[in-house]
Formats: sequence, structure tokens, C-alpha cells
Amino acid sequence: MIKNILVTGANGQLGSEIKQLSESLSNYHFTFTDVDELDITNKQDIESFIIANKIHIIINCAAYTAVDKAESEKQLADEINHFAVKYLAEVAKAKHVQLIHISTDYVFDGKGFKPYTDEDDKNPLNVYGKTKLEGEKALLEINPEGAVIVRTSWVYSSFGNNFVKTMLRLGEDKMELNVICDQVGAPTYARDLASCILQNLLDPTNKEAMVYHFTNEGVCSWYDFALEIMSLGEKECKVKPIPTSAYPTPAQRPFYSLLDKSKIKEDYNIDIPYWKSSLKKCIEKIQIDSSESLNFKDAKQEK
Ligand SMILES: NC(=O)C1=CN([C@@H]2O[C@H](COP(=O)(O)OP(=O)(O)OC[C@H]3O[C@@H](n4cnc5c(N)ncnc54)[C@H](OP(=O)(O)O)[C@@H]3O)[C@@H](O)[C@H]2O)C=CC1
Ligand SMILES: Cc1cn([C@H]2C[C@H](O)[C@@H](COP(=O)(O)OP(=O)(O)O[C@H]3O[C@@H](C)C(=O)[C@@H](O)[C@H]3O)O2)c(=O)[nH]c1=O
Repeated sequence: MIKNILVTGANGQLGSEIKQLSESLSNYHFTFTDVDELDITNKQDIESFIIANKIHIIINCAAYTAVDKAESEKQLADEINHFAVKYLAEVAKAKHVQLIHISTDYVFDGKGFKPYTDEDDKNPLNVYGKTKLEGEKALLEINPEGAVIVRTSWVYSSFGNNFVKTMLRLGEDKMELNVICDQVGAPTYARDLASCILQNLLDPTNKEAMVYHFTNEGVCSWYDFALEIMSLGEKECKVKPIPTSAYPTPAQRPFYSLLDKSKIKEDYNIDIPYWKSSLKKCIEKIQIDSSESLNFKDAKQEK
């Protein structure tokens, strides 16, 4: 039987990567929606969509991800990251649909000194992290059969907005840039996460809802990450390391947010790419995409 998969938030980074990778998968039928086609804050709409399209699996890539803005938009962040996840879980449970949901390292407070396991104490420092944790809790409490939460961190892609693209843009315009060097974690190429989900998580054996951690291998600070981006992107911009105290932001961020990935690696016997190798692939793709769009613009002007 061909399973029908619904991907929500499909115009975002992870959703777009899943869309591209799904083109080579013939044993599933994918439906991609973003807020215009299916607003996940409306439970009735979710239910009608699941029934009308005979959905077997939901991959929820929809979220409110503007970390600083969330501090002043708590209600909206809560609706999308918390209540909508509750609705998805309720519908998944009632209709026997598998739910794969994505969460974040920001559910931890970053005061630890060794990689966080899925069971370690949660204590989010900011509104985004708090709303994501409430979403996790709702899903685990409703406990739809076969549900999986994948926590990840520092996600980037050639699609959407992210730290890599911000650094490449600033690197083009500025001679010098200050970047925080005392917050450490692990970057994640959304394509690697998408590939992991599609290859391993669509045929669950778990009855109880469970949590996995997935990021690229290795560890770095935002400063190390920025240096590597400038180097691979061949930007002249000098990156200067600064402490968090020198870069005030509305939302507080964890100092240490490395996630322990042993469970997903052991359960599925997978090798995860090192962050620098994946970053290289992503930057090459960004460069190809931008030269293709320049060629397209030139061709249009010549007409
Ligand atoms: N980005 C990161 O660094 C990290 C992300 N994550 C998690 O990974 C998941 C995927 O993140 P990522 O791909 O980066 O997110 P993006 O912000 O790139 O994409 C999220 C998508 O969801 C859409 N969306 C927002 N509200 C709704 C709604 N009510 N109904 C349907 N769709 C909606 C957004 O639309 P619009 O843009 O119009 O709002 C956007 O297209 C999220 O759960 C996120 O919390 C975890 C760790 C790190
Ligand atoms: C642009 C910029 C950022 N920074 C710092 C601020 C911050 O501590 C860090 C990263 O900035 P960003 O705002 O891109 O990152 P942020 O939005 O906090 O990224 C987070 O997004 C959410 C959705 C997640 O779930 C997290 O895993 C994480 O990826 O870099 C600088 O030091 N210098 C700069 O020029």
C-alpha cells in the first residue's frame, strides 16, 4: 500500500528539503502544505484535510521560529508551537495517523557541560523554547501511536532564512563582523535531517511517542561557524569573536546546546555527516542556485 504523507510548513527550510528529496521516493505519496493551504492552528481544518486526503503520516515542519520576535509575540508563538501541535497530536491519535514532529535544543537552558540526552531536564530560557517545550509536552501526553519528536539545532539550508545566508550576505557587505564565541552547539544541514527522517522514521515500530536528537556531528561556537562560512563562501570579511554580553538580544540563548545523538544512531545504525562537510555542500548549492538565478535574469533582460 502506498502511504500518503502530509508535510506541513513545507515552504520553510526543512519542508523544502523534504520536498526536494521526496521526488526520488516513489513508494509514498506526498502532499505539501504551508499556512495558505493548511493553517495548523485550526484543528477543524487539520481534521478535514487528513480525512479528505487519506493521510497516514504527518511530518510537521511548521513552526514559529523567529526567536527574538517571539519575546513580543508570545501568543502567536504559543498558538503555532504549542496549541497547533496539540491539535495535530489529537487528530493523529483519533485518526490513527503517525505524527513526526520537530523540536529544538532551545528547550534546554544550556547550563550543562555534556551533550543533552532526550531525558535531561528541560528549562527553556526564551519564549520560543518555552512554546516548543509546551508543544512537546502536549504531544507526549496525548501520545499518538508511533509518534516521534526529533530535536535538532542550528538548522540551515539553501532554502529559507538562516545564519549561513545571513553571514554570506553580511560577509559581502561588511569588512568586519562581531560574532558570539561563547555559545556552543552543533549546526544541522536541513537536507541531512530531511534525509534521516525519510530514510528511517516513516515505518515506526514504537507504540509510545518517543524523542530523538539529530544534528550534524561535531561542535562549534557561532564564531567558529561564521569563520567557516566566510572561508567556504570566499568572503574577505574579518570575523571577530565576542562574548554574549557584547551582543544583547531580546531573547536569551543557551551557552551550551549540544545534543546527544546516540539513541538515533544506535536505533537506526546511521552515520551522520560532520558539520563542516555538510556546510560545504550547502554553500556550493547556494552558489549554484544564485548563479542560475543570475543567468536566468540575464537571459530575461536579453529578450
Ligand atoms: N531553524 C532552526 O534553526 C531550527 C528549527 N527547529 C525546528 O525545526 C522545524 C523546522 O524549522 P525550519 O524549517 O527552520 O522553519 P522555517 O521557519 O524555515 O519554516 C516554518 C514554516 O512553517 C510555516 N508556518 C508558520 N505558521 C504556520 C501555520 N500556522 N500553519 C502552517 N504553516 C505555518 C512558516 O510560514 P511563514 O514563514 O509564512 O511563517 C514556514 O514556512 C521547526 O519545528 C523548528 O522549530 C529546531 C532547531 C533549529
Ligand atoms: C547575525 C549575528 C548573530 N550573532 C549571534 C546571535 C545568536 O547568539 C547567534 C545565532 O543567531 P540567530 O539569530 O541566527 O540564531 P537563532 O535564531 O537563535 O537560532 C536558533 O533558531 C531557533 C529556531 C532554533 O531552534 C535554534 O536551534 C537556533 O538555530 O549568533 C552574532 O553574534 N553576530 C551576528 O552578526
